[in-house]
Amino acid sequence: MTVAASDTMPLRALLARIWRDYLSRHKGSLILSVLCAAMTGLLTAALLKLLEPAINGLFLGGTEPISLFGVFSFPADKAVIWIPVAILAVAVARTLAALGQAALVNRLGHTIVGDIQIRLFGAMIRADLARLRSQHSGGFVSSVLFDANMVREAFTSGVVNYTQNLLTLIAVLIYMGFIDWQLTMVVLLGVPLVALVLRRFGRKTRKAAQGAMAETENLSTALMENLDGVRLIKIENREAAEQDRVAEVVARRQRHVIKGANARAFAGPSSDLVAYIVVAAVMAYAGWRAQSGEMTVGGFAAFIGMLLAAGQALRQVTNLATVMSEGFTAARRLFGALDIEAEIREAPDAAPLAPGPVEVVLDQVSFAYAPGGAPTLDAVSLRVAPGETVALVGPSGGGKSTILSLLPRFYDVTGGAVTINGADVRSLRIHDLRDHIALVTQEPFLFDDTIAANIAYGRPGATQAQIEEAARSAAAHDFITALPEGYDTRAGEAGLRLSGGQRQRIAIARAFVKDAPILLLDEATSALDTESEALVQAALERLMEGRATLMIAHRLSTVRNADRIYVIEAGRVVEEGSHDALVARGGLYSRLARQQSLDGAPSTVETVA
Ligand SMILES: Nc1ncnc2c1ncn2[C@@H]1O[C@H](COP(=O)(O)OP(=O)(O)OP(=O)(O)O)[C@@H](O)[C@H]1O
Repeated sequence: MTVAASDTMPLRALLARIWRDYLSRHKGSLILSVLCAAMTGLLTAALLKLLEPAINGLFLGGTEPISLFGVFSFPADKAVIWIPVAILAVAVARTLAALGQAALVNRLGHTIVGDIQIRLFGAMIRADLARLRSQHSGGFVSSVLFDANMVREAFTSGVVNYTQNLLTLIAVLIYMGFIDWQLTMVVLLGVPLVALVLRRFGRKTRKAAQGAMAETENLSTALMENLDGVRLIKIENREAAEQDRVAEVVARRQRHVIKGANARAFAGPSSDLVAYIVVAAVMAYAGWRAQSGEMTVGGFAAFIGMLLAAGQALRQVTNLATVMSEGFTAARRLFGALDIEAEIREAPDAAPLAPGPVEVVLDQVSFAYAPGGAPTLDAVSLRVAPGETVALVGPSGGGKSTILSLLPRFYDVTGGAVTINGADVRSLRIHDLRDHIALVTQEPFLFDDTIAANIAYGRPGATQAQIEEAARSAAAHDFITALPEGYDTRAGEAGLRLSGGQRQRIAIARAFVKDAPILLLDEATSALDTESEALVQAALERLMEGRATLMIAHRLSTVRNADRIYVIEAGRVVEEGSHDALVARGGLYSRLARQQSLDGAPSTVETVA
């Protein structure tokens, strides 16, 4: 399996990718919201800058004309009118910019979360079966629900607020420089201190975020596992034990979350401390300078006002740095999940597979689940012609289900080839290949949707008449029409509970609607009682007509009519032939048949598995 390098992706590459994959498509909104943020930042500073002419003009009674921002001036006796008007105008403009920013960022952020969630789900559903099987679905769920939101926080509101506060900080520093550059130099001495605070909390947050994400994944895994296994938990009286187990995960997650929240919460006050150290230094220096008359009262008041605003902006920037740091961690994790390439891929020059009957051949097929591991299948050869029914029997763990999963390329062979009408399945279009195969398993899966939709699943657009015809052929029509809402009754997880036989017949109806030339039956009747089995068996026999059928069955009664039976043991074909020929041969099959009293002789209790 290809391991993604995203875990160690450098920040610059990470930002470039976030820009390319998500933000660049919303360039317009993003630029507009950054502009709004910049406006808000600049206007915040401008409001404070107004303090200088306000105090000097209103309280110190000067006679010189008063200039606002060097662009607008008025006589000193009009200050009482123009200064409040100017404050109001700047405040209204600032509010509008802030509102625009919030609205744009919210829309942008949630659109991006949606994008990420859809891509993640797409990557998950297309991933190799091997990978999906090796990982609990809880991990995917927590990624889709939580990581995506952390990325949003960082890259939309984070980026925009960061810009706003950083610009406020810069604008305020520039204005301060205009008021008194020497004093501003004193302020800038605080910069290394700030950098230190940012770094320290950034590192802490990153660690806490990584831990919290891993534990969120464990929590969703534990929750899903408990729901899946609820019957076992109840029968074994393990509710309290499971609660304790979940409590442990919750406690572990809490520790990380608290560490992260603390880092975030402590970052603010720490930067406040830095700001007050600077204020103290400024006071000392400004006091000394004011005594020598080099600074006006208005200038000093504006300077201090700006310094406090700078402290506030700094606090925000420090806070946001931790949010960004969480976002980067989440983004690395997300890209890690998105970047794992599927190994089962379509060849660039894949050939189409024309509709119609097909012959399936396994030619000297070998297969191992783990690369380089012990082979599960070893030189298996078999063939199924159109209209033929071929059965796979043999002891548990022999490799029968593995053989079935090689046909639709759930896994690829490690040696030999699976061919359809002479073409290697790896050279065919995957869509066409799977379109040619219907699969009915022991425990059919039903979606939380109507029965009609469940039947039409493999053939979207099937008409109601086709659905009903399929249900009739599957001996399902009568029980479906007897349900309160007939074909519109919901089945599946949160829907109506159907019996095993009923579910099985819906799955068979699904296969009828699909009308594929290859039929794979994986112990399709073994979970049923004798009465349901008879109904399902009859339906299956109708389904098998004219198709190339490969079936696995433990009950040999269901395979006696097969055209050919392959006995699979320890990954090899050990016997091959018709039921009668194999019974006569006196090998493994005949022993299995004897156990199940199918050879006419009295039953024995021999174990073969
Ligand atoms: N996803 C998997 N990853 C690793 N090993 C697997 C996987 N699935 C099956 N195996 C192993 O491959 C071997 C063959 O399993 P398979 O399910 O094909 O046997 P089977 O003949 O169908 O068994 P049964 O009759 O019990 O269903 C077993 O040893 C099993 O442990």
